[in-house]
Order: sequence, then C-alpha cells, then structure tokens
Amino acid sequence: ELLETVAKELNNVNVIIKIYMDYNATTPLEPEVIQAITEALRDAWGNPSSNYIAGAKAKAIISRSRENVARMVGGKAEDIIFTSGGTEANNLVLQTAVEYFRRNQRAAERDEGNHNGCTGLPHIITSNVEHDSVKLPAEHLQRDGKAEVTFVPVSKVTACVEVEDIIAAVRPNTCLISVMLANNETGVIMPVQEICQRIKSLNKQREQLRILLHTDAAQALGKIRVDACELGVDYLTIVGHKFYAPRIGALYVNGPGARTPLCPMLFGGGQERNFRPGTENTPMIAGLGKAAELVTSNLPDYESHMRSTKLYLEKRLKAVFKDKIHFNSHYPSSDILPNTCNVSILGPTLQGWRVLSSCTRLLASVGAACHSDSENRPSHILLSCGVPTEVAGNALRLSVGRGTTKEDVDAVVEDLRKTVQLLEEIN
Ligand SMILES: O=C(O)CC[SeH]
Repeated sequence: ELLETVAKELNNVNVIIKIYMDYNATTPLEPEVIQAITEALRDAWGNPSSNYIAGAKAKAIISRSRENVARMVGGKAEDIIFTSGGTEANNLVLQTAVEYFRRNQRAAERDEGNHNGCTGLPHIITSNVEHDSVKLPAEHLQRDGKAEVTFVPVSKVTACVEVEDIIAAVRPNTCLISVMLANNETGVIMPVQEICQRIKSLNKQREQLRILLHTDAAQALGKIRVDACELGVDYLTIVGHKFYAPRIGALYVNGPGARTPLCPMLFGGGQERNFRPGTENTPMIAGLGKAAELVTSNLPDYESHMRSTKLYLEKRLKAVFKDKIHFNSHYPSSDILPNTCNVSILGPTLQGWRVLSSCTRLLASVGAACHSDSENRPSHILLSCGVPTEVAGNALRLSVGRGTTKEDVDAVVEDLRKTVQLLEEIN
C-alpha cells in the first residue's frame, strides 16, 4: 500500500533534470579516474618514502602517474612536479622568477664586471585576461614593491594578446613572461608558441638575464593538443579538475633546477626533489595520472565531439534567437577552444545572472567561477576583449563536455527560449 502511495506521488512530481554546461569551471571525474583513486586509497595508503611494501606501492603509483602526466604534455617524467592545483603552480612560477632575478642580482653585485641587467626590480610581463591565480600574485608582487609588472592588454579585435605588444614590453630587467594558453571565458587560444620563439631569439642576443617563459594551460588540456616542448615554454601549469581529474595539479618545468630554475615556496621532508615538499597525496596523484592517460589516448575524439556539440549549440542559438544573440567568443583570425561558447542574448532585462537564475534546467555561469561574487558586474575579461558593457552584462558562458549530447543542447536552448520569453513578458 505504501509503495502504491509513493508511486502515485511520484507520478505527480515533475522531475526536472538539470543540464550541466559549465565544464570550464570544473569537470566531473571519469569512472576510471574514480577507480584509480579508490584503489590507491585502499591499497596504497603507505608513505611513499617508506621502504616497505605499502610505501613501495604508493611510490610506484606516483611514478606511473608522473610518466602519464608528462606524456600528456610532451615532457619527461622528471619535468613534472605535483602541486595542490593550478593556483599553487602559477604562484610557484611567479615566486621562482622573482627569486631567480634576486639570485642573479646578488651574483652581479659580487662580480662587478657582470652586467646581467639584474638591477632594480624584476619585471614580469603578462596579459590583462589571465586567471586570478596569475593576475593576483602579480598584482601582489607589484603592490609590495617586489616586482614591476606589465599587464599587456589583449587586442579588442582578436581578443588575443599580440606578440608584438609582448615584445615591445620587454625591458633589461624582464625575467618572466606568463601568458595563458587559452582563456577560460572566451576560449580564445593565445599565440604562446610564437611568443616563445621570439623571446628565445631575443634571449640569445641579450647579455641580460634569460627571460623565463610560462603558460597556464589549465583550460587547454583535455580540449586541444598541448606539447610543452613544441610550445617552447619553460613552465606549463596543469590543472586536474579541468580534464576530469580530481582537484590536484602539477607544474611542467623543463629540467627543474638544471635548465630551468625552480625555487620552492615550501620547505620540509624532501618530497618532489625538495621543489614541493609534503607527503604526497597518492590517491589524487593516481587520479591525475589516470585522467592524463585518458587524455593522451582519447584527445582527438574528445576534441571532435566537443567541437561538433559546440557548433550545434551555436547553430541552435542562432536559429532561435536570430539577431538577439551576440557571440562573445567569435573573433576574426583567433582560434577558440572546441568546447567554449560565450554568448549574450540582447535585451535590457536579460542580464546573464538573471537569465541563469531563471532557467529551470541549464547550469552554467556568466564567467569565471572564481568571479561568481562579482555582484553581477560585467566580466572584466569580456570588457578587455572589446565586448560592449551592455552586451558583456548579458553574457552566458556555455562550456560543453565529453558527454554533452545534442539532446542536451536542444533542451538548454528550449530552456533559454522559455526563460527569455518569461523575463521579457514580466518586465
Ligand atoms: O570558471 C573558471 O573559468 C575558472 C574556475 Se578555477
């Protein structure tokens, strides 16, 4: 009798199935990744530094994961340093650059004949559309008088940082250039390889300090092919929770402590060759390694599926909203991530936050998740890319994933259509 009652009640309940389209914010874990984590939790709980079987199991998992992460970015296992995530990796690069400058400055002071340009403060060049984990540490160093920073504005035509503008910003005391590989809101892919080629040529001519090269590849990994050696970077940031791995990260360093400086921010038990000490988080490292293995094996399929799904989404949005739609991720001559669609539905009552909070099925964001407390102000990223204020205020960042289907797209577009109709009727 109880079951019959429940069944009747369920028949009267409209179950609303949400549709996630915020994969640039974070991704769920692949089943194989969860399995790798679970097995490590169960079987490899030992301290990897311990010389008995429980420790050896953990050490073996870490070693295998390091190899898989290295393979995903075209590097060698010894080039991979595990970190807590992308924020730590990015901060480690900026701190290293400042310390690298200081060490050379002290050397030059000791050796009067050495004119390596290390006078005054270290100079860092970055773009004005970086993730906060590059932007804010750079601003902090600048505010604390520990570095000079040039935030090179992206072109308001291409939303890309222009190579010539980066080159023009170089000074004798420039020690680091950090430009993200792909932007998290527009999806625009930056000309990192060309920047690295030009700076490497410049480094050969400079008597001054070598300029170090970093890219935050958080949004690119798992979506497009990323090869650190082909890019020519000294450092490349790896963020697990953007490619179906757990909340852990890594930093690729081209020959850490040898070809490329790496100065630890933490000091402790010697793990990660003293570059990043602390007893290793074996289960999360296991998950990162498995996710990296899946990317290496399946990237063409992932990329192709996301691209076709995103293109279908854009086609459906155009068909339904016609001239009410503005694509904030369409720029002439710029390559865009295959999964990112940043759009604004034009209208005085259609602010992005209002539309998303009124949708019944769509789960997405108006911009970076870490800006979600921006009190509904238009994204500074979009404004920097030349998107007009009233258009940026209506932005919806839609980012599809490996499992997003055309049926999901149809449902989301219908949800948006109904929501826009409702908001325009009531206002
Ligand atoms: O949502 C984003 O774009 C970044 C979150 Se870490």
